[in-house]
Order: sequence, then structure tokens, then C-alpha cells
Amino acid sequence: MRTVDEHLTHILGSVSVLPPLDLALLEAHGTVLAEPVAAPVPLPPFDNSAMDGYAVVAADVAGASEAEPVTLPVVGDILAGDPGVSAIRPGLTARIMTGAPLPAGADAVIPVEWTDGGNATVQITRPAPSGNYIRRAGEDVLAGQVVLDAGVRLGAAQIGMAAAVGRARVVVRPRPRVVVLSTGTELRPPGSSLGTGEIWDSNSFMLTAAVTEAGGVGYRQDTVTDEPAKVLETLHDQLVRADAIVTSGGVSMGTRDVVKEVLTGTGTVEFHKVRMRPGKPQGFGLLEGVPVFTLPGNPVSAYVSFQVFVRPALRAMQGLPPEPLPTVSAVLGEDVRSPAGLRHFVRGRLAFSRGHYTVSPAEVQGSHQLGSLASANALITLAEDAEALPAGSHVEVMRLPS
Ligand SMILES: Nc1nc2c(c(=O)[nH]1)N[C@H]1C(S)=C(S)[C@@H](COP(=O)(O)OP(=O)(O)OC[C@H]3O[C@@H](n4cnc5c(N)ncnc54)[C@H](O)[C@@H]3O)O[C@H]1N2
Ligand code: MOO
Repeated sequence: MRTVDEHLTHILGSVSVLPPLDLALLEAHGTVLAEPVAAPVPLPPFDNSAMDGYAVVAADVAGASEAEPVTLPVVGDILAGDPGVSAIRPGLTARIMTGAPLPAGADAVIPVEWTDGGNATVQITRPAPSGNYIRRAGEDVLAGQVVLDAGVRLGAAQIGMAAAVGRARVVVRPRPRVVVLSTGTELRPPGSSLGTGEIWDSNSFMLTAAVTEAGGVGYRQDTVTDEPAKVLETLHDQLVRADAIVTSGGVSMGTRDVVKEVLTGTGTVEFHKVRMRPGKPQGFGLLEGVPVFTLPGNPVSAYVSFQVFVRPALRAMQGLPPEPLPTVSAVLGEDVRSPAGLRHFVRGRLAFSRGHYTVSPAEVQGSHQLGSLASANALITLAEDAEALPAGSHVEVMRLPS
């Protein structure tokens, strides 16, 4: 028997970060940068106005008030992208819009609300210090500054930042392509009718969705019956397009545990019992260099195994730290028992109130009981040495992707 940590360490020691790929910016959404992105020019590139108003010499309006407005001639309009006036002299003003370049000679912007909004001349009713409502070149980003580090996942804000520094393409770690295959003669695709002893395949859909949630691209395969030759042929066919393969079912002690049968001794694949519940029977290894995760068939076991072993590996392949799901500390809402010597992943509902998290275990915890997983939002992680935890204890809780 292996511990969870031993099995995960073995897996992480066997997977490598994927080679980098040059992608158009929007195609890179959700991937991880493989290069730092630096600004070729400062941002903003030029001093510009933060308000719609009038560009002035601050000294000209120092005495302005409601009672005694300062009147200035307006020499022209400066629009964003269409700077009609490039300079003003003392005693003059130009109308300026937000984002338009500040004309040389001006050192303040008077918002239109502080004026009568005049066209040929304008009356200004408030003074402004030098620098008023001016956005200086480089006050966001300096020329040459690294704005995104290698290893950062490109969410919407990071995509915006890359575009803002002029990048149309970026070099990233691609999303791992993960083939998902369920085995089991009893499995029928959802949407078809069931014969005696048959069930609808849930694992391949669930695991393909979990791959997406972990930043990969899932390729769900049609289920394969428990025939060794078919399972092996399907796996070999899929190797060419896979950065990883995830199977479910056929890894336990049955007479037809076909995945275990065909993969034992193939490549570096090994099967182990892992000290955890659910998810005891596990297999992992490389097949022609491709990591293959053989997860147990019980749906909750397959799901928990994915989050505990596959998700960290997919993160490592993307160049991300192989962290588990985001974890919080919570107070147990009721007493919990846990099997000695096993790490126990208990489905529960996490809630936040009066400044702290509380978590309550689901009523049923069988590894075939997908209903209690679908209504859970968290997995309470009970350590191997925990046997009885009273209500009020602090526990670690992994938040499930939502
Ligand atoms: N004698 C023993 N029997 C079992 C042991 C054991 O140690 N000794 N371990 C049990 C545990 S724990 C688990 S977990 C399961 C794992 O079994 P397999 O990986 O071989 O999975 P199957 O036998 O193929 O299926 C188990 C169960 O899950 C259902 N299943 C399978 N695939 C799907 C799918 N794609 N969608 C929905 N449901 C699926 C299948 O019908 C079975 O009910 O072994 C225990 N037995
Ligand atoms: O490990 Mo099994 O996953 O307990 O049902």
C-alpha cells in the first residue's frame, strides 16, 4: 500500500512541462505564459487628459472663482486619436477630451464641469494646481518593464495587459490534451435506453469536464467494453493525440478488471492500493512517454482521484505549481468518524457566515453515490491519523470548482 503523498510524488516525478507554443492572443486565454511579456513603450505612451475639459496653463486660472471667472480664448479641439492642437501659449486654452494628448505648454486640465462649456471662449470658475487631471506617460507601465511573468495564467485581465503592450501573439504552455476513456461492458451512453444490468456512463463526461476545469482540453472517447484487445487497441490509437490519458474502471480485483489486466507491465504502468477513501485502487505510468492515469470506476472514487492526482499533474504540465484545489480551514458542523490509516475525502457543504467557514458532511458517503457529490461544494480532507473528530474541530476543506 502507498500513501496519497507517495503516489502523488511518484506521478509528479514522471510528468514534464509541455513544450511552448506561439498562439494568437485570444487563443491563449486560459493558458500559462512561457515567456515574460515586457512593454516596448511606456503606458500611457504620452501625457494625456484624464477628463473631458480644457487644457490650460495652471498659473492662468490661479485666481478663478464662481464670482470672478477667468475667461480664456479656445484655440481648438484635441480629440483622442486626433490631436488638432499640439501646443498652447499662456493666456490660451484648447478643448481636450479624455485620453487626448496634452498640448505642449499646458500643465493642467480643467474639467468641463468647472466651466461654462464655451466654444470660442470659456469661463473657468475654479483654479487647479499644476498637473490637475493629467495622466503622465509611463505612470502605468515603464518602457521595458515586465508586465506579465512567465508562469502566469492568462485570464481576462492578463490578456488585456498583453494587448495593451502591443502583443498580438504570446508564447505559452499549451493546454494539455487529455483523452478520457471509460471501460465497462455495462456502460451505455446517456440518451440511449438501458438493458438489464446496464447503466449510463457518467465518468467519461464528468472527467472530461474536470479536465477543462483543470485547464486542459478533454477528448472523451466512446466507452469500451471489458475486452482486453479492444481496450489496448483504443489506448494505442489515442496515444498520438494525447498529452495524457485518463481511464476509469477495471482496476480492482474482479475477474474482468480489464485495464489492470492489459496495462500491468506495459510501459511503466503500475497498480497500487493507495491509503485513501474513496479511490483505493490506482494505476499510473507512462505509455510511450504519455502519462496514463487509470482511475477506479466508482464515480465518486474517479472524481476524487482526479482532483487528488490528475489535476496537480495537469497543472505541472502547464508549468503551474501542482497545488491541490483551493483549500480553506473550516469548523466542523457535526461529529465525523474516519478510518484509521486512510486519508478520507468527505463530501460536504461549505458555508461562510459570521467571519468563518463551517462545513457539514453529506449524509451518505458511498463511492457509488454521485448524488451526494453533485450537491456538495467541498471535500473535507481528514488526515490518516484522524479517527473521531467532534463538531467544532478545525478541518481542511478543498473547495470544488464551481
Ligand atoms: N474484492 C474487492 N473488490 C473491490 C475492491 C477491493 O479492494 N476488493 N475495491 C473496491 C473499490 S474501493 C473500488 S473503487 C472499485 C473499483 O473498481 P474498478 O475500478 O475495477 O471499477 P469497475 O469494477 O469497472 O466499476 C466499479 C463500479 O463503478 C461503476 N462504473 C464504472 N465505470 C463507470 C462509468 N463510466 N460511469 C458510471 N459508473 C461506472 C461500475 O458499474 C461499478 O458499479 O472496486 C471495488 N471492488
Ligand atoms: O476506493 Mo473505492 O474508491 O473506496 O470505492
